[in-house]
Amino acid sequence: TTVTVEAEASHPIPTTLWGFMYEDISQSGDGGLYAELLQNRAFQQVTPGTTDALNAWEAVNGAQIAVVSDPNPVSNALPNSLQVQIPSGSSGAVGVANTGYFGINVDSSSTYSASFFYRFPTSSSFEGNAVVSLQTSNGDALGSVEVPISGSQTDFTQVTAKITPTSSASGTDNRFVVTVDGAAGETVNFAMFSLFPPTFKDRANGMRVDLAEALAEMGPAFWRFPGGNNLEGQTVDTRWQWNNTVGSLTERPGRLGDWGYINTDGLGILEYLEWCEDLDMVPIMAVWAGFALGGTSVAEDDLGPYIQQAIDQINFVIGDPAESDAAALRASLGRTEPFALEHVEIGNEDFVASNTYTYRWTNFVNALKAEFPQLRFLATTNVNSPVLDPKPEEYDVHVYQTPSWFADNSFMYDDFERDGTLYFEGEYAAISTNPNDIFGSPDDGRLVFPTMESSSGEAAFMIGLERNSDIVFAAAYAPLLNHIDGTQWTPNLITFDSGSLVRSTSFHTQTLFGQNRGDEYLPSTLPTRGGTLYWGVVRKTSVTPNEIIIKIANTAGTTETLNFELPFAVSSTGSAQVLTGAQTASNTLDDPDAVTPQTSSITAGQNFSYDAPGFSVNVLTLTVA
Ligand SMILES: O=S(=O)(O)O[C@H]1C[C@H](O)[C@@H](O)[C@@H]1CO
Repeated sequence: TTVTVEAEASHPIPTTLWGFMYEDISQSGDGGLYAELLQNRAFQQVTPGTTDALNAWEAVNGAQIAVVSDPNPVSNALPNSLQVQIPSGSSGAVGVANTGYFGINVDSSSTYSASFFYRFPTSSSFEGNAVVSLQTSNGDALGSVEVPISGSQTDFTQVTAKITPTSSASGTDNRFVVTVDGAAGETVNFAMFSLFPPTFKDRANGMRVDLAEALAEMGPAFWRFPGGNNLEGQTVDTRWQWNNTVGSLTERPGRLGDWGYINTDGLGILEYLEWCEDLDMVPIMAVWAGFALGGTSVAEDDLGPYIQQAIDQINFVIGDPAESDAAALRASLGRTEPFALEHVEIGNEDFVASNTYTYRWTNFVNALKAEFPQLRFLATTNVNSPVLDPKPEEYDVHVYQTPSWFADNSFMYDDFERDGTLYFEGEYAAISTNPNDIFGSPDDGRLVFPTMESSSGEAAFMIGLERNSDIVFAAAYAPLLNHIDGTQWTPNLITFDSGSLVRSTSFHTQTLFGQNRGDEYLPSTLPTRGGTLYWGVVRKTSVTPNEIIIKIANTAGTTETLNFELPFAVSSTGSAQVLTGAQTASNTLDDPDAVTPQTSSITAGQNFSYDAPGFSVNVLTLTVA
């Protein structure tokens, strides 16, 4: 194959091109990126007296425990507490243990920040210590500290403690334990427990370090949040609401998320916005748009309060504290300056409810555009179907398909009319090898981890997005993260357990593109539509001397030779970053580095040839002479 490259750029590459779609799915937030180690820490959204209410909690040494609706709760947002009754005549350490999110990683090089609220429902003369400890599941102490508690305390009060383990655990089957001397025979109510390891950039209420660092490696330019389905709620009342996710953790009621588990909302709108700045990402923020996944659409006449909530949400992000209460709330939480925000998405995947989106879109966008004329709004129905008023400036397009579909549709956007509309490929991934059952089970072709077949297919599609980045301003693989022990969707970019993570072959593909975006697109001989070999050429003008970056995807199993003819001189040698492996090769938690990008020096020059291995993603970097 001969590839002739043109000298003149056709268009700049948008700085926002490669980034992240995030929602709390498969414990990607609670139990994942959000660093809180305790599951069901505040008994949010559970029914007192039920077994479920005690999820992740166990009695220690004979304590009688139950979640109760507390007559004197820690806050209105957190009405439940954990009542611990120590039977009289007990002896030894008696109390409760939390088993974390499928385990707790304990590292002796870390100091852990523990806290909880307690009160004695009946005043007592008890004056003593609670022992706060980290233990293996069979009770070996890893670290502990004593905190004084008093029976005179009948209103909730918070205690905090730092635990520095004296030894690291061999595994993650560990527990967080709070006990008192059994002889006391007391009853104590507990609320709002918390246990944090050190966090990314040491942010309070922050992110798990290893996951945050891995995400940063991909060089993301944007962060779409809070969903995805998890924006929508199964009912109107359980939708994601920005104002329930800000302020003190005791003021956040949590909600039943849309992936079958309770969200603490400890990772809330302000944490997301600070996270965006920590990774130099711009937010692409969704507002709820009047449709709940159970099938309810809010009637047009009833949209007012939800539109106001969206206005407040946006004002929390960019408003003037002197003009808006929501912006004043932001300032009161320490952030006077507005955050950067340009793109606001109206709903999520409203093609499932396009019959009501016609009025929901119109009402939301007309109101929000009037308030925030500088913002651009993303529609989530199928492109131009139905016709929407006002005509969307931007659409969010999603596709989950087979690896070969992605190669076959690398030219999808070449055929889009250039009418000023911009596109966000907000969710894409090769998730199954079975075209007749894309969303089926692993037995039916669904991928559990990405493979070199799926990742090279995605790379072929991404090469098309790059070529069409005059109208495609952003694109994200989805989903981003899954906890191996609490997964609702596969494959994902990063799979993790309580103590480790794996960078998938698609993670490496995203990194190769995200770290080699370039600044302008150089047209070249077009790949064969529906073929198996794809390439794209960009120029990086932000460095001196400039670089020419050539991305190549080979989605077939055989090596392909490409002969490049450049319009100007380049260095006689270049570098090649090559991700390649067998068709079904995957990185897994058991074998996390089975397939990693390898960098080597290549012979280059104005005319050179390069052999792309079978099932490979290649990035060639040449220096302009
Ligand atoms: O069941 S789906 O609608 O396919 O769910 C998909 C689409 C939705 O936006 C996102 O939340 C989810 C997985 O990333």
